[in-house]
Amino acid sequence: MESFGTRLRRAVTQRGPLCVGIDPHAALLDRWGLPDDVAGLERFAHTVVDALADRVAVLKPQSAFFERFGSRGVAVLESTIRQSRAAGALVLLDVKRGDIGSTMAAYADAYLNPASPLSADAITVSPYLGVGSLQPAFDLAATHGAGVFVLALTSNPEGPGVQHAVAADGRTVAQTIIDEISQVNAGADPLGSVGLVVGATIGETGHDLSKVNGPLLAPGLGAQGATPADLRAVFGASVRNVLPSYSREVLGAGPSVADLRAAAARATAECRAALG
Ligand SMILES: O=C(O)c1cc(=O)[nH]c(=O)n1[C@@H]1O[C@H](COP(=O)(O)O)[C@@H](O)[C@H]1O
Repeated sequence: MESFGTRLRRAVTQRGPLCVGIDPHAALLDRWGLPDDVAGLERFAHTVVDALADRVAVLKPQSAFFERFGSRGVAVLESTIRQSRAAGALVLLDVKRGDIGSTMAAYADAYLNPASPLSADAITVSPYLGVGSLQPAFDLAATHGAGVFVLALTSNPEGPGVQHAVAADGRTVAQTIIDEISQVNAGADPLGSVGLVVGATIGETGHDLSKVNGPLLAPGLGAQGATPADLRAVFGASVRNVLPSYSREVLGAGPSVADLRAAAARATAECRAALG
């Protein structure tokens, strides 16, 4: 079976380096002229899928925006994932899970087991119960050719208070996470299947990403203020493995399918130029 790293590398080569987040904020539903209910949610998510799933490398539905409508919202998330994958996009489900290992195994089963109705190509996870607690997700992902993206240096201003804290051996908390994931991906070719999340907003922090050998998801572009020109300073020589991610900036172009496609094409071109 092909690994997620292999599938992602191919998708980016064929479609360009772009992840578009599907974040149906109430304000966006309103801007699109849609009601803030499950019918509006469904129309919004399926319009994004119709516009982009046949052309961008990765779509990243944010689970919270679907969960807020309860089981019917989760049903829309299921169909959004299914339709996106059917149209050829890889789906990174943004759920930011993290728990003790035995419970993490159940989360992995929910999102990475192809038998689950919420099965995606990859998920986001939080390492703050210890990277080792995520091992059941790494294992199930490897079994099914799926991926896992671990938060390392997040895009929000509150992140550094925890992530830049210095551990007993002198490394920052974030660097210990980066180093542990580098070990998980060691030897993978062309790319490991465990990625890191590193915000495009964080500037030069001195963290060493050179041995990660996995995808580097870069949210924070557009609405949070970062631009593709910031990527080189944040990622240095590791920029080749960066997957830039936009939500509101691209979604704000809707509801016109043509305008969504134009916004995604513009973002892809800008990111491709910035990543060289
Ligand atoms: O894991 C993420 O995707 C993520 C990590 C991070 O550090 N910062 C971050 O903004 N995100 C997510 O990326 C998306 C950013 O949305 P925009 O700011 O609208 O582009 C949201 O869904 C966030 O939850």
